Amino acid sequence: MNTSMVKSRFLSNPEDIGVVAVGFSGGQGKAGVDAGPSALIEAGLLSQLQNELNYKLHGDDKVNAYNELAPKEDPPYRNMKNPGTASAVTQRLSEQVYSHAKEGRMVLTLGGDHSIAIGTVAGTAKAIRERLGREIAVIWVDAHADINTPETSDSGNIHGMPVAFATGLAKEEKPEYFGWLKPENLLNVNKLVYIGLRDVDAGEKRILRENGIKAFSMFDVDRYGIGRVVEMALAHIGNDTPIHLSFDVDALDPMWAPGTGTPVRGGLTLREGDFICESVHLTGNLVAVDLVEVNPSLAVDEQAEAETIRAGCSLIDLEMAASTVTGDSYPYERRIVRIHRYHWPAIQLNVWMLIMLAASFLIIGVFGSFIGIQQQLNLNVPWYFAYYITVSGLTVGFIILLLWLIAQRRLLPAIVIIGAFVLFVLWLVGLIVISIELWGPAGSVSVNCNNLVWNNVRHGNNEATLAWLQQRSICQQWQSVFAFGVIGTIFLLWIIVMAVQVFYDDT
Ligand SMILES: NC(=[NH2+])NCCC[C@H](N)C(=O)O
Repeated sequence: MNTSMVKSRFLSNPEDIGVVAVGFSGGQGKAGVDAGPSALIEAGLLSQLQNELNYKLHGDDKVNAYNELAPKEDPPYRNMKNPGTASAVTQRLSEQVYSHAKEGRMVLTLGGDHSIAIGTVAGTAKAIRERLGREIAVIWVDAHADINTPETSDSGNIHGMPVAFATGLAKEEKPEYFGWLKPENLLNVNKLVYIGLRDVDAGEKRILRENGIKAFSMFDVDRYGIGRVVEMALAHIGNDTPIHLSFDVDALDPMWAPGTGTPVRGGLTLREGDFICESVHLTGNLVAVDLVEVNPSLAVDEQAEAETIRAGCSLIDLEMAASTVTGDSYPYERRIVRIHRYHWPAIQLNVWMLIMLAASFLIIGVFGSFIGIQQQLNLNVPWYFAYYITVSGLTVGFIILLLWLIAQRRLLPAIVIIGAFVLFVLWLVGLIVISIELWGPAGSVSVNCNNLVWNNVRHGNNEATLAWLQQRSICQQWQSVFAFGVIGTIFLLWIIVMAVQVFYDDT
């Protein structure tokens, strides 16, 4: 039993971690990031997981160099540097990650530059789709958005492009240049959220905006505090989604992690980075973690190098077991459920509202005029005229309420089900009453109509014909009230069914 007190929702073997160590640096120009995994392992990262946190580790204990995968010649393609090597390595990596994730264990990938996330996300996405029939979400913690397409990238470095390939925003047919990515490998852009951004290229900003991608920059961390930012990020993803966390160590301020290829000042404190990892761990939804861009050789001295490695180890430890002493599971859950989004079929909902409005107003109009006629004839007004007018008025009020809720983005199926059920009962009573009036022994409007109108047709320019025409119109109005009474009752049943479907649909 590992020491984490959090119950995992999506791992069938939560005691197990599949480890993949990726000594790859071809996604960018600086040597040394391929030595990241061995530095982390030598610092005791894996033995800590095994001995202190009691996880069972799987996978190779040596670092993969993938040298055998590099093509002899690897000229730039579509502006990408080392495209053939990066494609072959990430493809192989995706298979490794997939084979662990398919077993229902957590996958921990140590990089390597961030281009390797093309492989890790592809592997997790495919395995979770197959194993659970779900889409994964990715929390990308990074100073950079890494969402350049080959065409928008200034540097041509693939470590600035992994998100574009992982989401399918960058496409390529050729299998030797990432064409091996299939729909089952891809991440839905709606399930992507960034934390820590502070160095985003102009082309990337456009891509983020055009695709409505959720991003929390350092500005947001300052404005809201890390607690609220993580809360909002998790709420965006939703509580029922497996999470893949891709952590670029350059998200941390260079003060804490100087040993990285593209440091940007003004980053997360180590404590804020740790907090992200702990919070994600406490959701119980974590299925995979990448830790990338640890480049020991770029630290100015040994102390800076040790600092970076220690930061990396701290992040992973807290990812696998949060430091909370009480073991309280994540307190955000309740809020996340409240923010759950329902997907109503827009056309059906609009048709429903239009027809219900038509039915209600028709009944109000007809019975309103019947009341006028009764009064004119000095006859007393039967109660059910007023009853049906009231019920129709309530229905119009209900539809106005729905429109208001839609504008507020708060149209909850429960409200619709309860309201529609009450109205359904009222409409059904009205329908039964007018059916009795139409055909019942006491009222029998239909007998009168047959005798006075349908079997007694009058012609000619005289008062009797005028009276007959008036009679006929009353009979026709009765018929239309009955028809719309039936339609209204059936439509109320329909919207209850629709609301139940919306409630259970969680795509
Ligand atoms: N994973 C990283 N460190 N990425 C840095 C990317 C920098 C820059 N946006 C580029 O496209 O080249």
